[in-house]
Amino acid sequence: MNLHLQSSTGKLSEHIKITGSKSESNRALLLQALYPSLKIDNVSNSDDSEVMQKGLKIINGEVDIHHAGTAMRFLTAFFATQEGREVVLTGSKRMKERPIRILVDALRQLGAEIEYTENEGYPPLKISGKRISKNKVSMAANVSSQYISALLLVAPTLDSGLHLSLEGKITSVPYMKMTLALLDHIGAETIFEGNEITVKPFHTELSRAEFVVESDWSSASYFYSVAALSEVGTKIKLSSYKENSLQGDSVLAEVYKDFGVITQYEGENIILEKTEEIDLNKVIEIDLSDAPDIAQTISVTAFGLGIACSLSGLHTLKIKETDRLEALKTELGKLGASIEVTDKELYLKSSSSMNKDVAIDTYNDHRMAMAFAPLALRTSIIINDAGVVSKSYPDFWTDMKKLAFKIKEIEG
Ligand SMILES: O=C(O)C1=C[C@@H](OP(=O)(O)O)[C@@H](O)[C@H](O)C1
Ligand SMILES: C=C(OP(=O)(O)O)C(=O)O
Repeated sequence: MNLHLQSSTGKLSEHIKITGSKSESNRALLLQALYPSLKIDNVSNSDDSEVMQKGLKIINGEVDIHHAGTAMRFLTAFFATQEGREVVLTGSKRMKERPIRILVDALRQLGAEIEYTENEGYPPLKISGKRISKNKVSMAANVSSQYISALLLVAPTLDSGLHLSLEGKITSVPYMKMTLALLDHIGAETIFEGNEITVKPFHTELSRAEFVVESDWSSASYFYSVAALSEVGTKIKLSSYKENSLQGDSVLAEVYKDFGVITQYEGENIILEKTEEIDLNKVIEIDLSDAPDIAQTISVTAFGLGIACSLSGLHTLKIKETDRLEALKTELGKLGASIEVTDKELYLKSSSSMNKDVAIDTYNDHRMAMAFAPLALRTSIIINDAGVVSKSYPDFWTDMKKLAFKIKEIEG
């Protein structure tokens, strides 16, 4: 499905209820499989959470997690530590290019039985679940925090818990802290000091048996972008959010002040308001190593406003749903941007024009589709293969229509 997008003259003001965080959901779902008394509210309706739910139920056979990175990494640790279960864990063509050796090596150090069925270091994996009694492991922390979270999530169920030594600078830290916070929520004891994490064995009743998933902050980013590209005075209300979020992408509230958007917290809602025009000579400079998923949104917002940006800490972007640095360079380039990327940075020059009716390719990456959509406020644009949004936010196009975007399906 390819979509042609234009802005209409309608009022933007709307209340949008965004589905639960896929990161919180996939952690809570895994914990629920380990501790069945856990009740979860506001689970994400994303494809990634759906494949996670289905995968957790499989006892023996093939588990296909499609494009879901968290499901791939979390289920690897789950099945490896489930005595008696034997599965082949596989995914999409892209998933077979996303590295997993660091996690597999760590699990093998603990005594797990995992084999590569195609290419060494990459999915698919043949996993024969084992009871694990070793508890010391060291692992590189600078490639993906999902490997760390995967080990931490199963750690309280292991015979002797886990002592994990992290090597190198930890990347995507808030995601790791989210995992520790969820363990803490159910009552499992964890200690995080320096580069060492200890998780104590936890085989008793949960201290809190209900977890309410906050709505997804990464999904909120597209509405921050819509607000930033709109007229002063525009307001958008989103729910359900809280000021003390477990999600690192809640840093958006700070980041978008630079784009003239302020955030007010009102009960369970956040209200985004464009309060001022921004200085077009400004350069947005941010290190996104703690919030990699908002890199696409921020660079497209900056381009839409015509201002320069310099983003660093992007070393994880090359192994996500697509090589996001190359994808941004190609697609912003088609619109007329002057952009350069390295393997961990992105530099965008200020500009004063943008090409019209450009068809944006999305590379099986939900965030490419959603990050470029708000540009329709500045020029008419086509989003190819727009259905990719369902990976994290199936209702995205319906919600964009509520915001008075004119969206029509076109032949592709
Ligand atoms: O643990 C998680 O839920 C996630 C961690 C991050 O990945 P990396 O740690 O690989 O950067 C993030 O990009 C991804 O969307 C979700
Ligand atoms: C990187 C992402 O997801 P995952 O790694 O879980 O596929 C994402 O949602 O932006």
